[in-house]
Amino acid sequence: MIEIRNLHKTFKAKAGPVHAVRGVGFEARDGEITGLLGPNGAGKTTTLRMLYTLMKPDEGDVRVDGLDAHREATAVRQRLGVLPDARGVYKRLTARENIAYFGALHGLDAGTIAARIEQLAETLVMEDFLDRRTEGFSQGQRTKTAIARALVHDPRNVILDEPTNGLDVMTTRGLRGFLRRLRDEGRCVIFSSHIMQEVAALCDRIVVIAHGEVRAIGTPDELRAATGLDDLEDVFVRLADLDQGEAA
Ligand SMILES: Nc1ncnc2c1ncn2[C@@H]1O[C@H](COP(=O)(O)OP(=O)(O)OP(=O)(O)O)[C@@H](O)[C@H]1O
Repeated sequence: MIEIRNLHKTFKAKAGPVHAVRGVGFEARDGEITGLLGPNGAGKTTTLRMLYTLMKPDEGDVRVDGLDAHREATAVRQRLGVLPDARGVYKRLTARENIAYFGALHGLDAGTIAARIEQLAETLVMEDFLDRRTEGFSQGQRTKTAIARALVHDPRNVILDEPTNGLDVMTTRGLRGFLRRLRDEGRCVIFSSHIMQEVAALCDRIVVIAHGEVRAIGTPDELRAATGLDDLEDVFVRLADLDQGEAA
């Protein structure tokens, strides 16, 4: 369970301050997939970075399973599996070694790590490239490696920044099935996307974010009812104040 309240983050830039996140708050429940949906530059990645303790908010707080993300950062990190926007796999290591290294950092023993890798590699269909160095990996292979690495310690809460970016149709379908399974196991799953159809296909609840603010929270049907629009892309365009051309 992840609760975030009144998060603010402003970056200093030469041209003036950028108010990336302005009072974002929502709750992501266990046993649900929560989608953070917003156009480019809306503040999704910045929100997620604060959520997984990489960045300190200027204001507001984050609680993970009731623990304060700032004061109890180590305990919170143990409860989180994170796919960051920069996948950052080590290119001199094989996929297996990348995953095992994170398992060791989490304090798992060798037997547990080996068993988890077998399980994750099967679920994510990684057997063909598991023992290759990641240098030269396709985007999908790198993403799968980073997802497996994020999940090696069997976290209760899973945060994925644009997980399907650059993945082909079959890999995306596989990943959706995988995220549903995590949800059905009672985990809290949050992922971000700028594609309404993507979020609608998978999420129990959608948090629409634009210009650093939450514009609406609800199921796809609730968002349709709130806007009086049928087409989900139109719903997104309306809620995020987009011109038609920016929606894709
Ligand atoms: N380190 C930083 N320094 C300055 N500005 C930043 C920094 N990180 C983010 N921003 C700005 O904050 C705003 C929100 O960025 P963020 O990456 O959170 O958006 P996003 O919703 O994830 O977008 P996208 O879908 O394009 O990835 C943008 O205007 C971005 O340029």
